[in-house]
Amino acid sequence: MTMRLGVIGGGAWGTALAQTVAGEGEPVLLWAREPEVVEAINADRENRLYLAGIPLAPGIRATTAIEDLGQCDALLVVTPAQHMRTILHMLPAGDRPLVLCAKGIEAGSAMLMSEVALEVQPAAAIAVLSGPTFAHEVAQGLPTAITLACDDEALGAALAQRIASPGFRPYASRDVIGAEVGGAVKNVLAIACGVVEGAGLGQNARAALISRGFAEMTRFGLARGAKAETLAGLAGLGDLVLTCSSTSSRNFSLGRGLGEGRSATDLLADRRTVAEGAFTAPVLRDAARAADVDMPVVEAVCALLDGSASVDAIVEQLLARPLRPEGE
Ligand SMILES: NC(=O)c1ccc[n+]([C@@H]2O[C@H](COP(=O)([O-])OP(=O)(O)OC[C@H]3O[C@@H](n4cnc5c(N)ncnc54)[C@H](O)[C@@H]3O)[C@@H](O)[C@H]2O)c1
Ligand SMILES: O=P(O)(O)OC[C@H](O)CO
Repeated sequence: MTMRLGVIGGGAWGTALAQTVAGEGEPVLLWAREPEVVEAINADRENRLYLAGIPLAPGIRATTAIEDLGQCDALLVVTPAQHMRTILHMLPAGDRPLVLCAKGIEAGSAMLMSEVALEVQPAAAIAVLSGPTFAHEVAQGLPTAITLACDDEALGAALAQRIASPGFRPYASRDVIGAEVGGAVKNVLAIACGVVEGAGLGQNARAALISRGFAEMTRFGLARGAKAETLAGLAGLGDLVLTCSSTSSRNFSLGRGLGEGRSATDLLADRRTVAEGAFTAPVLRDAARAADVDMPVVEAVCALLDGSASVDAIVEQLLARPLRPEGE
């Protein structure tokens, strides 16, 4: 029997994932917070609030009743990272596998999403889905590849089989931590690349930031127990390249605004969609400092977000750092 999937979170990514796993007619249950999202999906086959203009598959049914997810065999958890703990507390306890799809580190605890999930739902098997995936492209069936990390190889293979489709290709990994670190850190680096664009610093600077940012991601990931090959794969470098080069990225767009001289407070006010990097940046900086991991680009993003330094001062500081071998 086909694995029945539920999706928690009716934002752009939850809706796009529901669309891809619904395929040609599989039933998928999508839980959303907003009654207007649920109503629009069920009545008009469209999520006008978060994924407007994309007709949704008939197999998707939306609900505001989280207990309805009890009918599902596995759940894709797609709420923003800072709300993940609260939502997981709302789920009935059980051993249903949870596939974590948010990209971020929890403020306060500095926990990755798998660590939060294990604390709140200790009986559940955990997998992580992460990679270069703009929701609107996935929802339209455009070709996409992604990392699906799960420590339990058999479960990972079953999940990969269930979510794969001709346009959506999961690559199996057992490195849950690596997949999570890649997704969380790239959002902060995408803000930095947006700043480069907004301030007109040029394409050389952007390429340098991607490359040196990747070195930061790798140092931090290795310190947290990630594997280097995961960070060099879809969930790390792959997603870094996507998010650092397109205004379709909310994180890149936020950075572009900062680079144009606008304040983070203004840019984040009244924003309906989530730019995860803004919330992950300070907790990532603190975690890196505590682990004695050098992350100058992440430090710079934090200074721009909290308004403690100007773009000019940041650029000057980064370029004045002592010369060093590239591999360090
Ligand atoms: N959009 C993408 O292309 C994409 C792709 C891959 C991963 N992601 C990740 O997926 C996660 C969800 O992003 P998204 O793009 O679906 O979100 P979104 O920006 O489209 O929508 C915001 C979401 O946040 C939810 N939300 C707002 N306040 C909340 C609260 N107090 N409690 C619980 N939920 C609340 C909303 O209900 C909505 O589901 C993020 O971690 C993001 O990094 C997004
Ligand atoms: O729009 P962003 O910056 O949240 O990026 C979306 C996805 O994470 C890209 O893989």
